Amino acid sequence: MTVYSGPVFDMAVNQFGVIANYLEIPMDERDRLLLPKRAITVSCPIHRDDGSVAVFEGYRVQHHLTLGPTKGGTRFSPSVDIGEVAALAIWMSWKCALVGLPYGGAKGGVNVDLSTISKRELEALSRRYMQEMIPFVGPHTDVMAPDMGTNEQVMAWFMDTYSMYQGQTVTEIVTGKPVASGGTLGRREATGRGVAYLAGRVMRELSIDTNNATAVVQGFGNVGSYAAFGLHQFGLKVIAVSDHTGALHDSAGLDIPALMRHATTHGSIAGFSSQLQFDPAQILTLPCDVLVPAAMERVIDARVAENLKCRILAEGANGPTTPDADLVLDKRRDEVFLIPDILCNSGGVVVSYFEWVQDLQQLFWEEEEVTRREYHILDRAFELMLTRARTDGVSHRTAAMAIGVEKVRAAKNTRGLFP
Ligand SMILES: NC(=O)C1=CN([C@@H]2O[C@H](COP(=O)(O)OP(=O)(O)OC[C@H]3O[C@@H](n4cnc5c(N)ncnc54)[C@H](O)[C@@H]3O)[C@@H](O)[C@H]2O)C=CC1
Ligand SMILES: O=C(O)CCC(=O)C(=O)O
Repeated sequence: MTVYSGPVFDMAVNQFGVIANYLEIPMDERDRLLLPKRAITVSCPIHRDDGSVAVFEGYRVQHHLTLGPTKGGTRFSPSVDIGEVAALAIWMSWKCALVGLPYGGAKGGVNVDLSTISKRELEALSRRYMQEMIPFVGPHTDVMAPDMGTNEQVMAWFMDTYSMYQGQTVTEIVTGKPVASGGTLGRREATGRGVAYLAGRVMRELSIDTNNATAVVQGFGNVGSYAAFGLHQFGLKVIAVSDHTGALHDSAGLDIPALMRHATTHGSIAGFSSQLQFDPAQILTLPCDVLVPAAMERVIDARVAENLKCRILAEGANGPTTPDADLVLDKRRDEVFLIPDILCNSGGVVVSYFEWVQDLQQLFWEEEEVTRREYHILDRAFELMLTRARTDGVSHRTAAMAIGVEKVRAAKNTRGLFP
């Protein structure tokens, strides 16, 4: 029995089962690897602007602490529950291990619809959530970062709240902070930049000419917008993007820098152009060279997978592809080159690690160094994944996850029975 449930958690369990079977992990070792070490649920009361009190439920799941502190983002969304957060924490563990970071996985979140709260209420909620988490987090215990619905400003409020309770500034308690408050250059861009970099690398492998290539991006927040920008810089035409307000399509290629400016000012792509509007339900199945889902989980099910018309599926989001869809993609391996989420979006946590290291050392790097080191780590993990997939004849997702699971397993087994 476990407190975790829901479709996203089921997905993480299902994926782990595939990996555990492939690695022939004994049954009595599996729960120890899969089930989170700790889960924290907190109530976050705040004063609304009208003087009333509202209580929001918050969570943090720390998957394992075997390799160091736990690490992972904090999500503010109405979808958040303990099962979703647990799944995301488990994926963080395989991701950090795959790219070789000294972390276990964690994730947190608050169940809140951001369209219903003001900026002052958001600050109160962010501060209260961190305040409730203070006994359970720390620079060497669990280090938060942004995820869907949170950003640099929220990280600055988290850091400030934690620091006020410590009586000193503790920048290393969160990553993804503003550069002005101890953040690193290159973190804002890191996830999307990494997605674009890996897609570019695969285009070279497949001899796709970037200047004649097209891309489609679902989600135009932190990950989607910088992925689109990176692909645009490589010379691709980004022919469609979507967000929670709708979709835009232009076969001549959208003006991504202008769209980014618009989204930064207005909070979404809505109002950018009335002529370019498009049905968001069609976006994932548009013909293109690179498809980047960069919004939510489970958007690519078996039916969508059958109908994908991309050459490269670069998973910017966590968990965009269901296990049923993976079975379809397995059969379509020669048509669709999958860059699985735990590799594709790992540039974010890689640069978060750099931010943590810089904060601990109080020694800050140039952006060029941050990006060069990010790409080096992505290249190394990509090669590990590809070699494993080719040697064992398994899918890219299975190869990537197996490398992550093996590393966590080896650390647990060498440390002793139950670290
Ligand atoms: N921020 C980061 O560094 C990292 C984020 N991720 C993952 O990337 C994904 C996106 O995260 P962020 O960009 O940080 O979030 P964000 O909050 O900055 O942006 C989310 C975007 O998704 C859009 N969206 C929401 N519902 C949608 C729908 N039904 N259809 C189309 N678009 C929709 C929103 O409008 C927004 O543009 C999530 O799965 C997150 O877990 C993964 C690694 C790191
Ligand atoms: O930057 C981080 O620490 C974590 C980012 C994240 O939440 C993710 O990779 O899913």
